[in-house]
Amino acid sequence: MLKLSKVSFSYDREPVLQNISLKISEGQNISVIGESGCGKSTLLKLIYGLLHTDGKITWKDRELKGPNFNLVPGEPFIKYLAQDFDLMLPLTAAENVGKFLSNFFPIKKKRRIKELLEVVEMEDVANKKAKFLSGGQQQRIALARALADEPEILLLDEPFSHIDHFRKNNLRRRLFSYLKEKNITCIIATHDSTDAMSFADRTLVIKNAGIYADGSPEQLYNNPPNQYVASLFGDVNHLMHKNISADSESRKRVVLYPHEIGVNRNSKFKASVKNCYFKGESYLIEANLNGERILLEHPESLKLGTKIGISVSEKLIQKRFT
Ligand SMILES: Nc1ncnc2c1ncn2[C@@H]1O[C@H](COP(=O)(O)OP(=O)(O)OP(=O)(O)O)[C@@H](O)[C@H]1O
Repeated sequence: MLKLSKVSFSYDREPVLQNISLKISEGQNISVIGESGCGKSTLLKLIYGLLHTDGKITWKDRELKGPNFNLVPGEPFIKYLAQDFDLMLPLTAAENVGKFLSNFFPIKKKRRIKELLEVVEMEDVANKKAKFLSGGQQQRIALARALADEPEILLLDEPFSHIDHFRKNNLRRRLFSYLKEKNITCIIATHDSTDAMSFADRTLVIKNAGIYADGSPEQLYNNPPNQYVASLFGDVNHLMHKNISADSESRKRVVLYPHEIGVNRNSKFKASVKNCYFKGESYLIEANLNGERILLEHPESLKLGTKIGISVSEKLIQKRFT
């Protein structure tokens, strides 16, 4: 178990994180989300031991003492992949992956490097110097290097930010099944809702220097406590009740995702189409509903100015008041 008790930190006067207490079980995959600058990277740096906190951090009941006690900051059983992936540019991809592996067992080392290059799908550039690799390729090599000396805890800061969409999905599937297989505890700071939803056992939302929400991705997505949390998963509406519900004069607001808003020509709630964006499987329609901006999904393209009737399930509305 990784345990944080009353962990606080400030770079200057304002606290970036304040009184964070949480427990993370071994082998769990945790995603940490929140708007830019909320303190996600700082949290990872505190756990790794790059920054000092007056609070307490323990792993398997052993206290991680931080930089004021360790001559070389960082713990050997934790690997931290920062946003700048810090490769040795004159070395090859394979040499970078094997950088922290012992030379005592060269055949074992070679096998391990090959295995990791396969996990990140980089076998074909094994002998290419890191300086000749693209940003996304360098990021994948840095990921393989972080896994090389099999860590107990892996801290990833935006680990797929430079990787194209096609590779990203494959890589994520491979990486997260590898981590589960090896029971590696992983904490990933991310802006990507797929990381937070598809691969995490648990999602932490950071806001106002604290843990603002904590739950399974399903819980947080289906029952977002407010518009802020919902917006971390993608586009979201925050509509006045009276604009979407018959017999309501209430100005209370309701959080709804675009795909939860239906179009029904018999509805008395009419919106006027302002924009229409192709999304592949559907179109995202931006419309004006009684002065409010509304986003909804529609199977077909709609002409600007078209009047559409809006319908939302009353049961859903009752769940989503904020
Ligand atoms: N070395 C530093 N010195 C001073 N302030 C810093 C330093 N590093 C970060 N900060 C500030 O601390 C706050 C939290 O930064 P942090 O990098 O942890 O946020 P983040 O949530 O990871 O952001 P992003 O999503 O943009 O990577 C920000 O306001 C940032 O400006």
